[in-house]
Amino acid sequence: MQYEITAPAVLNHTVDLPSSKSVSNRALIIHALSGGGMLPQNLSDCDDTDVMIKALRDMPEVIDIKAAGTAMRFLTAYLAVTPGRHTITGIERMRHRPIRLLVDALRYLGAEVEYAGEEGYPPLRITGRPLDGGRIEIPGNVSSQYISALLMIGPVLRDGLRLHLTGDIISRPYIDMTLWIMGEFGAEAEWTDISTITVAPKPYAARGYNIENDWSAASYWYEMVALGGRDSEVTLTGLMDGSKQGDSSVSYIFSLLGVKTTFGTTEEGVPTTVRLSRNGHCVPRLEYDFINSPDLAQTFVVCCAALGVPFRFTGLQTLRIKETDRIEALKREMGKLGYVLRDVEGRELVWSGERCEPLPDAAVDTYDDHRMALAFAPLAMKWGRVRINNPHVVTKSYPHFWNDLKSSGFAIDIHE
Ligand SMILES: O=C(O)C1=C[C@@H](OP(=O)(O)O)[C@@H](O)[C@H](O)C1
Ligand SMILES: C=C(OP(=O)(O)O)C(=O)O
Repeated sequence: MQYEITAPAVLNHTVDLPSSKSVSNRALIIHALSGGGMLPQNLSDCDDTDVMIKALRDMPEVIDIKAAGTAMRFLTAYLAVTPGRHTITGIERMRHRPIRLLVDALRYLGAEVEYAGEEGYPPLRITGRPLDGGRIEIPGNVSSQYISALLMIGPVLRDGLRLHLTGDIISRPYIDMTLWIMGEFGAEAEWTDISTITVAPKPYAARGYNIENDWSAASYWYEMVALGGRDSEVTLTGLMDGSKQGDSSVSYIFSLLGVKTTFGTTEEGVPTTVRLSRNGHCVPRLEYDFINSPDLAQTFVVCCAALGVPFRFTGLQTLRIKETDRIEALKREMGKLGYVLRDVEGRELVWSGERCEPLPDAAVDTYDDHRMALAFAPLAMKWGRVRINNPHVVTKSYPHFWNDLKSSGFAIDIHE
């Protein structure tokens, strides 16, 4: 299926963003480890959270987490400390997303985890039991999700956990967000030196928890405002100033590309809305390190090229093991649209301003990656129209994205 998206002349709308899947999936694991009570509020309705809710509610013998990296990694640790035998699996791509470092760490703690297919990759067979915990090492440069997974089981380990991270630390704000949410549920977990996190063996306290909306999803609306006319304005709901989500850095980066962020306040004085408008300034060239916010890379690659802003983006080394190889996907699709990107050893993407002949009537392929559809659709604001193949991929994190576009005045023609 293909969507042909036509943009409105002026964008001026209020958008109710989806809830954060990263926060939702952490709150669900911690809620389960705290012994239940009231479910977290404002859970995301996306696929990645849906699989987590169902797994924790039903605990079937075979748990299929589809394409959700967080669910695969967080549930692996959860199942290792929860009595019962389960196989955890996912879609074909998930069978190629590495998990060895997490499995090694759990085995070191005494967990029973076996590979049901290829060594180093899902599916896994896990027999859960109480574990002692103690001190372990894990490289910090592959996926922060392994670290978050281990941290979240820390409070239920008999001796707690001292986690020593070796090498560079990537996606660090996600680790800090894990520690923050654990703290909200009464855990004592903190950095005790530059590369060590200590978690006390103190049980979680059951409590209600309200989940913030998704700053990564906000990035696509920032992009639309950046690419739209001078009068473009969007209000986004459910976002906090001082958010613990690392992707809230989107507001700073877009200030360099002409978008102003104004936080609004509800009657109760709680800041929950963000108004995006044009600030009239745009840098002539952008250099940025995405090591802390890998999920924003696609947004800025597409947006900068469309604005004619040459860029050098570093810290992209984890993009190859996400929903697709995002480095290759970006190079190929941007090439179809007439932009020649170069990668440097799979860690950087550079656009010097070089153009090539665009394919006539090019349609953007999405590679089973929600962020390909989400990041390329805003191009309609610049060109009037854009075509996206397999548009349903957005359900991984933002199921009502196309409806939100329609409510904002976009037209969507469906081609089978
Ligand atoms: O912990 C999380 O919620 C996430 C961590 C990041 O993954 P890596 O740590 O693998 O970079 C990010 O890309 C992913 O979308 C969500
Ligand atoms: C990488 C992502 O998700 P995950 O790793 O949780 O599948 C993402 O949402 O961009």
